[in-house]
Amino acid sequence: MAQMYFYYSAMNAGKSTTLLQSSFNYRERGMTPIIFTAAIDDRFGKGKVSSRIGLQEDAELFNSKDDLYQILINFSNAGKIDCVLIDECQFLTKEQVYQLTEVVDKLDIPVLCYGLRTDFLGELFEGSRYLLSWADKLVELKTICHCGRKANMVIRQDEAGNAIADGNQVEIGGNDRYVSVCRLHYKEALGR
Ligand SMILES: Nc1ncnc2c1ncn2[C@@H]1O[C@H](COP(=O)(O)OP(=O)(O)O)[C@@H](O)[C@H]1O
Ligand SMILES: Cc1cn([C@H]2C[C@H](O)[C@@H](COP(=O)(O)O)O2)c(=O)[nH]c1=O
Ligand SMILES: [Zn+2]
Repeated sequence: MAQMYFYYSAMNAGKSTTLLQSSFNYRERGMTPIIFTAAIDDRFGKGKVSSRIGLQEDAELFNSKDDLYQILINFSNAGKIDCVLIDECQFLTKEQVYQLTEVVDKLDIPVLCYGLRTDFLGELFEGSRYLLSWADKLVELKTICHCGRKANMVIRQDEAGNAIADGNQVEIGGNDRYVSVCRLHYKEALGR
C-alpha cells in the first residue's frame, strides 16, 4: 500500500538534495521515479531540480492549473512509474494535493513531496497546509540558525539586508533574499 510523504523544512535544509538522493536510490534498484518541480521556480533553469551541493536532474514542471492525477495516469500508461517526487510542493494548490492523494490511493504509487512549511511571515503555504493535513508521513528536515538552534523560520530581506514584514507570499529567490533562522532570531530581526 503506497503512502504520501511530506518532507518539510526552512530553506537550505537539503530538501532538494534529499529528493535527488531518493531518485538515485530508486534508479539504483532498477526502478523509475518521476520528478516534478514548480514552473514558477526557475532559479536553476526550467525543468531541473538542483541542490546547492551540485546534484541535478531533469524534472517535469507543474503549474497551478495542472491536473496532476490525470498527468500521472498518462505517464503511467506510457510506462511503469515506481515513485513520484515533487520539489517546491508548497506551491501546490489544495486541489493538486488531493489529486496526489488519488495517485497514492488509486494508482498505488508512493508520492514524496519536499517543500517549505511556512512563508516569510510564518504563515502556511496552501500546498503545505494540505500536505500537513493529508500526508501519511510528516518528516522534518532540519537546518541551523547562526546561533546553533534549529532554524524553523525564514526571513525575507530587502537589498540592504533588512527583514521585510509585508509583501506577496510568493517571491522566488535564494540566499540573496532569504535567511533561515530560529524563531527567536526571526522575532528579533522583525523587531518583535
Ligand atoms: N557550495 C556548497 N558546498 C557544499 N554544501 C553546500 C554548498 N552550498 C550549500 N550547501 C549545503 O547544501 C544544503 C542545501 O541543500 P538544498 O538541497 O539546496 O536545500 P533546500 O532544497 O532545502 O533549500 C545546505 O545544507 C547547505 O549548507
Ligand atoms: C520563505 C519563502 C520562500 N519563497 C520561495 C523562495 C524559493 O524560490 C522557494 C524555496 O526554495 P528552497 O530553497 O528550495 O526551499 O520558495 C517564497 O516564494 N516565499 C516565501 O515566503
Ligand atoms: Zn537563532
